[in-house]
Amino acid sequence: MDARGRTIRGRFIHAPRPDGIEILSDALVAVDERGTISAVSTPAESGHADRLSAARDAGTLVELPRRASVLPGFVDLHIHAPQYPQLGKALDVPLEIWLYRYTFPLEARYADLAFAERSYRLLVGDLLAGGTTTALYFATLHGEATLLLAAICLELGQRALVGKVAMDHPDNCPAFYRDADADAAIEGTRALIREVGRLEGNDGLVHAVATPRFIPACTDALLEGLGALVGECGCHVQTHCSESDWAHGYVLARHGRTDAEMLDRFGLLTRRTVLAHSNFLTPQDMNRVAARGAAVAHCPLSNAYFANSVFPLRAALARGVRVGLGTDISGGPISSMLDAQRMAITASRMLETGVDPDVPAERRGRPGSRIDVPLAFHLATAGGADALDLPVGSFAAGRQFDAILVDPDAPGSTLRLFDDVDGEEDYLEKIVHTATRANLATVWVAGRPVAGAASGG
Ligand SMILES: O=c1[nH]c(=O)c2nc[nH]c2[nH]1
Repeated sequence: MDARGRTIRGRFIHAPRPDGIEILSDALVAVDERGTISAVSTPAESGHADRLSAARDAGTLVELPRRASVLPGFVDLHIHAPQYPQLGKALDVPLEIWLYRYTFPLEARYADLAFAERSYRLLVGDLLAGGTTTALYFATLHGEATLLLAAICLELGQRALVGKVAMDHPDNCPAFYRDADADAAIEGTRALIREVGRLEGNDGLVHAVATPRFIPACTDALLEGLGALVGECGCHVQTHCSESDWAHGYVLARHGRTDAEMLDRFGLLTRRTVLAHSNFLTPQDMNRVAARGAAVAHCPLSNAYFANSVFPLRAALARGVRVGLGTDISGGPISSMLDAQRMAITASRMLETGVDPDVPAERRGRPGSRIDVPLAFHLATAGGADALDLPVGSFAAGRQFDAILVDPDAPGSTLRLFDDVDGEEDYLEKIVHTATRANLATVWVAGRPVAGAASGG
């Protein structure tokens, strides 16, 4: 069902703030012809009954099934599009070996546009079906294939920020997969920004992002040049930051300073920066990141394989760092943002209690670390939207209607609601823990149905 020009009546669940969810029962959400929400109301509000009859009289009212709920679409704040073909495998070695052994050879194959087209088309379709309505993508160092990814997102209707990976350091990038030099990487980034802006029909759905892979893969000249470009054009920036013992230690050894300090010196730590992982941020780093207004993409599943630690999410939030969630495929072997939420909750519980039974309970964990479903859901929706300053992630007038219809009665459902056991207040917890793609009946971006059994997608 196309939501543009319609008023939708049903249950809407969102978490505009980190401290809890709002359930808008029997609500009306009106969507204009451009996919922007024009009004939201619940039965207790004045004018609601009039709006209901007006929509009914105009024939624009859509009534959703009683047991269904509408959620904001998910924002994947860190994902490597070219790594999709190795999703679910090659997770047996540390980060620095994984890059050389598996990942750089795979990413190098995107010089072949036919390969890129097949892989990217499959990925974007699968992500939309999984409810990811916005994605912040690392692509590869190839300009043409990266532009193709942007075009595919536009065609299939996914809101996206897409980066040509910049990496030129001869010590940490193989000869077969690195930019020729700093100038080539900077010019490639500049060209992508220009070309994405010129894609036919792109009225702001897809953007280009400056994407220095991480400090170890970049020369100082490249980082300086990208910082200057970002200062000039104000585009978004994404990079990996203090991810693992090795990556964090490498930057300290090369510069005598942390990743966050160095990114700041290079002009790469701005309100439009997203730092993936960031597990080893110091308290001073967190203050610096918060002061610059940069955000962290927390990738709990991938951290279990490559980060040697759990990201101290509560500590970062307490210091005012903006945080969203990422799948980090294929470092994280699952592309679903439902799984990212589950893993964020699980990892936080393990950080809180600690994991080694040989250590006494009182010294085993980090008290006060746990997060719950509402906070994980906030991070996956409004938190990610806020990190990108995009008008999505919750239901309010002026925001884009990027949304997911969750149907517990869909064929193949794994979400079991018991009317005589569950109240409305239980629905979100059950959805986050037990729903699968089968339950995502329709996925909308800017009101356009882009996936889901009920959308014909
Ligand atoms: O999880 C990760 N995936 C990557 O592709 C990568 N590159 C640098 N650091 C990285 N970490």
